[in-house]
Amino acid sequence: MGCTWSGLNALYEVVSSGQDVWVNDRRFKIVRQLGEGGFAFVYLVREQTSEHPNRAPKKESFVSADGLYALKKVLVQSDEQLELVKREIQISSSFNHPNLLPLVEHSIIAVKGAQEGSWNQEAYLVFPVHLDGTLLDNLTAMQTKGEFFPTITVLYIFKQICAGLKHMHTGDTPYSHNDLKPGNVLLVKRKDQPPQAIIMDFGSATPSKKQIRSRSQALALQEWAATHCSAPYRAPELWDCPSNVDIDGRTDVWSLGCTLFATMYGVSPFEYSLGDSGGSLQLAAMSGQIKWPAGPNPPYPDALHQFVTWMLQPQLALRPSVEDVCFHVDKLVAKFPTGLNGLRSLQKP
Ligand SMILES: Nc1ncnc2c1ncn2[C@@H]1O[C@H](COP(=O)(O)OP(=O)(O)OP(=O)(O)O)[C@@H](O)[C@H]1O
Repeated sequence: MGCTWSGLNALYEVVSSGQDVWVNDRRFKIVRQLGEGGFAFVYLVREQTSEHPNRAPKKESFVSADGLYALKKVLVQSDEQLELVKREIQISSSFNHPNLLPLVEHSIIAVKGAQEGSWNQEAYLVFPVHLDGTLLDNLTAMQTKGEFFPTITVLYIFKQICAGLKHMHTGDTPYSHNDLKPGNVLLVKRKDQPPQAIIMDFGSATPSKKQIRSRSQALALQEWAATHCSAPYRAPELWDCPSNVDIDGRTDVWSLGCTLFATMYGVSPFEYSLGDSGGSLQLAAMSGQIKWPAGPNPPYPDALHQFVTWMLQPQLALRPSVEDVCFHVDKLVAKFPTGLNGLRSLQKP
């Protein structure tokens, strides 16, 4: 934060025409759009350092070697949206972990609204950019070629997602991500190593612990989950919340189980079970029944299927914590061969 007022108006115009964006005292040139969400646009940008060639980077701040970053522009049209983006900023600024996407810079500015004399706000969030796509992008591309990750690669990717989530769940203030899914995990390809997995999009994250003590609190949580937690990855207690329950980070463990299934088979287990039947995702999730793809290809071991089933325990109280899951994934990683073939990321198992 800290732009001048006249600079801010100019900023809105320039972003719209796809050129330069100031975020505080840093100038970024938009290269192209990378993605789009409910109320956000994400752009690939290059920092223009000519104004501050010798400016020292903020302490501990990420500095891109090639000057490229991802700039997320969030449209803020209500007080609720303002609170949400402030929380996204606060939560993503609080992490320093290789499997969580750090926030590099941010500002929230006022812009002229569509109606005469009206004002809106926009938030600009700058992150390191990773151009190898999300886990979902990679799975989709592989599926079209009939390819699957080898077992050990599935486990290495999953181990990193668990490590990032454990960091969130066990900090001074434990946070839940609440929207963990393959579309919110960036993959960074590395030579002769499994890809690095980085969890992003903390726009739905909240403190993990929630005490629900009445029907109205339960309904409010369900309503919130309906807009913030993607349905195929949403835990049963967020579909049908009891009136007296302590919610914690294990709602994310449900999404972890779905994400492990998807890393093997390309979709969430409940999308897979329903197929084209048009059935209810809520009922499928609440039953906890999983159908496994038949046939020898891809031949994932039963141990991975059992691992998924363990995480997809419909009763929250019986579901493992992320620490339990990390412990188990380490045991599985030790069990499977780690030769070069196993470490290549994009190949048939
Ligand atoms: N740091 C990044 N590097 C590369 N691509 C990114 C980065 N951040 C976001 N993207 C791209 O932009 C898309 C949208 O980003 P993000 O999920 O943060 O926005 P969102 O509005 O919260 O989306 P959604 O409504 O789907 O949750 C991502 O799916 C991804 O393709």
